[in-house]
Amino acid sequence: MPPLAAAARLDASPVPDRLAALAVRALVEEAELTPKPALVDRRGRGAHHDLDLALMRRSAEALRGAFAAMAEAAAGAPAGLALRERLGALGRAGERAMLAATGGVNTHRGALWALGLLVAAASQEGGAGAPAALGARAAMLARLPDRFAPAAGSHGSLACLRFRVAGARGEARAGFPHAVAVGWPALREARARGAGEEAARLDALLAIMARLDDTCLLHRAGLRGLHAAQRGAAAALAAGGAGTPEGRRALLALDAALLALRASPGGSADLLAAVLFLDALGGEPPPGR
Ligand SMILES: CC(C)(COP(=O)(O)OP(=O)(O)OC[C@H]1O[C@@H](n2cnc3c(N)ncnc32)[C@H](O[C@H]2O[C@H](COP(=O)(O)OP(=O)(O)OP(=O)(O)O)[C@@H](O)[C@H]2O)[C@@H]1O)[C@@H](O)C(=O)NCCC(=O)NCCS
Ligand SMILES: Nc1ncnc2[nH]cnc12
Repeated sequence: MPPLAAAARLDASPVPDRLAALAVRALVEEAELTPKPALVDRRGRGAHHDLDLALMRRSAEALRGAFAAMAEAAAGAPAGLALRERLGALGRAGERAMLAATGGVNTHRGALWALGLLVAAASQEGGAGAPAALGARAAMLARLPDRFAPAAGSHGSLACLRFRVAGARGEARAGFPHAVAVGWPALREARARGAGEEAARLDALLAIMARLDDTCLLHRAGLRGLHAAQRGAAAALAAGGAGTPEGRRALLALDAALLALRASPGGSADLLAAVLFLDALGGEPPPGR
C-alpha cells in the first residue's frame, strides 16, 4: 500500500489498533535503522549470536495484540492498582507471545515494558499527547506495585543490585527521561540542523547511549562496557554526529569497540523505539510522512 494510503487507513482505525500499529512500527524502524553500534540492524546481528533482523521483525509483530489489549484496558480506566495489575498480566502474556514467536529468545522484553506503559498512557490521553505528558502518565502506572510482578533474578535486576543503577524499572518510574528529555530533543535538534532522518535517529540513539545506565551493557560487559558505550557515543556526537564523515567514523569505531567487548546497548535501543513512538504521536511528522 502507498505510504499516504497506509497513513489514512491508520488514522481511521480504532485507537487501540492505531496505537498498537505505531508501537510495532517503532520497533521495526528501530531494528532496521543502520548502522547502530553492536545492535541488530540491516548489516547483521551486532553483538548478539541469537538475534537477527528477521527475528526482530517477527517479535515486533507478535507484540501487536498485547499493545492493542493494553490500550483497550487503559481507555477510560482510573490509573490505579487494578489497571497496573491488568497491564502487568497483559505484559507477561505479551512476553509469552514474543518468546513463542522467537523460539525462546528475548528480543524485546525491555521494549515491551517501555512501549506497553506508553501505549497505555496514550490511550488514557485519548490516543495522542505530548511526550512529557505521556511519560508522566506512564510513570504513575509504573510506580504502582504489581503483586504479581516477576521475582528478582533477571539479568537487569541483578545488574541494578550489583552496580546500583535504576534500570528499566527506574527509568519508567521517572517518566522515561532518557526518551522524553534526551532522545526526543536530540532527534528534533538533528532534524533542525538539517541531518537526514536516518542520521537524526542515529544521533538520538547516541544521545541516549551517552547518558543511560543500560543494564544490558552492564550485564554483558560490566562498567568497562558501559563506559566504552557512554564515552564512544559522546565522542561520535562531539565529532558532528552520524550525518558527518567524522561522526560516522567515530560511530563505526564505537561499533567495533563494543563488538570486541561483546557489549550491546539493548536498553538504549528500546528507548529509541520509545522516542520514535512518542514522536509519531506528539511530535512533528518527519519529512515525507
Ligand atoms: C521491568 C521489566 C523490564 C523487567 O526488568 P528487569 O530489569 O528485571 O529485567 P530484564 O529481563 O533484564 O529486562 C530489562 C530490559 O530493559 C532494557 N533496559 C536495560 N537498561 C535499561 C534502562 N536503563 N532503561 C530502560 N530499559 C533498559 C533491556 O532490554 C534490552 O535488553 C534485552 C536483552 O537482555 P537479556 O535478556 O539480558 O539478553 P542478553 O544480554 O542478550 O543475554 P544473554 O545473551 O547473555 O543471555 C532485550 O530485550 C532488549 O530489549 C533490559 O534487558 C519488565 O520485563 C517487567 O517487569 N515485566 C512484567 C510485565 C509488566 O508489568 N508489564 C507492564 C506493562 S508493559
Ligand atoms: N536492534 C536491537 N539489537 C539488539 N537488541 C535489541 N533490543 C532492542 N532492539 C535491539
